[in-house]
Amino acid sequence: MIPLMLDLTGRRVLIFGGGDVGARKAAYFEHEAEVTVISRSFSPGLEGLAIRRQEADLSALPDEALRSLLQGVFLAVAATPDPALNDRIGRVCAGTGVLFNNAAGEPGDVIVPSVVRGSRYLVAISTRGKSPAVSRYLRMRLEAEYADLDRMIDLQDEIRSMLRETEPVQAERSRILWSILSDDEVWEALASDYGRARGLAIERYLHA
Ligand SMILES: C[C@@]1(CC(=O)O)c2cc3[nH]c(cc4nc(cc5[nH]c(cc(n2)[C@H]1CCC(=O)O)[C@@](C)(CC(=O)O)[C@@H]5CCC(=O)O)C(CC(=O)O)=C4CCC(=O)O)c(CCC(=O)O)c3CC(=O)O
Ligand SMILES: NC(=O)C1=CN([C@@H]2O[C@H](COP(=O)(O)OP(=O)(O)OC[C@H]3O[C@@H](n4cnc5c(N)ncnc54)[C@H](O)[C@@H]3O)[C@@H](O)[C@H]2O)C=CC1
Repeated sequence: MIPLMLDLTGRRVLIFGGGDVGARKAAYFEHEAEVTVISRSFSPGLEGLAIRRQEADLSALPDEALRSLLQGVFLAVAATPDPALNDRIGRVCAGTGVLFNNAAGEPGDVIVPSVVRGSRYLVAISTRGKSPAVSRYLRMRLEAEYADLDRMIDLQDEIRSMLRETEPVQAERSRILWSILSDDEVWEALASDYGRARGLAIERYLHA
């Protein structure tokens, strides 16, 4: 599998099964995509989400009916507790070229990762389906360990621009940026005072 960052603005995502797992997937996609959840019943987790609901018993629907539901859909998620039904939805998706994520059953061609998100970065984590708990664990570790990553990105961005004006040798620009990244005191200062971290970085590495 290959990780990609997708822009799903305006794309349609169809989620089969509106239980707790379907609701979590719906919450994941609704920031960007046009999400519809089709299910026999709907979990309280779906309340307040900007999604469309469609009530149906999927076991009663032949493949042909599933195919027509999937028209114009970019990505489908099967989140019913019935792996045979989920796998059948997957086969119809494969036949119609719709990307498919399976919450229970034969793996589809898409995995929903754990995501560490800042305003300046995105990290997606997967264990290739082997241990979602480890993905979650790693996400929580990264969130705790790199709480100031957004500020470090701002600082690197600022120093990079300065260096382009003042330092003609690329290898030297790179060395300086790495020195700042490796400086524990700069990280410490970033946690409380961006200006102080910036001052420290400039004093130590630009005026040296
Ligand atoms: C393959 C995958 C398919 C997919 O959904 O894309 C999948 C499959 C399955 N997960 C199951 C269980 C759990 N999943 C979670 C949580 C998350 N699961 C997510 C993704 C994925 N789950 C994909 C692989 C990701 C990867 O590659 O690592 C996350 C990352 C994203 C999200 O769903 O939003 C989100 C964490 C978000 C976060 O907090 O960061 C917890 C909660 C916990 O750990 O506390 C449990 C209970 C503990 C456990 O069983 O591990 C079971 C049922 C097994 C059973 O019935 O026993 C299956 C089905 C199976 O394995 O067959
Ligand atoms: N991929 C993941 O991240 C995870 C997957 N799972 C697995 O996902 C599956 C779903 O879990 P939950 O959401 O907790 O189950 P749930 O029982 O809370 O919800 C299932 C939903 O599917 C609907 N449904 C079931 N059969 C249907 C049918 N024939 N037609 C229409 N709707 C139907 C139900 O009405 C319900 O809304 C389970 O098999 C579970 O083991 C569990 C945890 C995490």
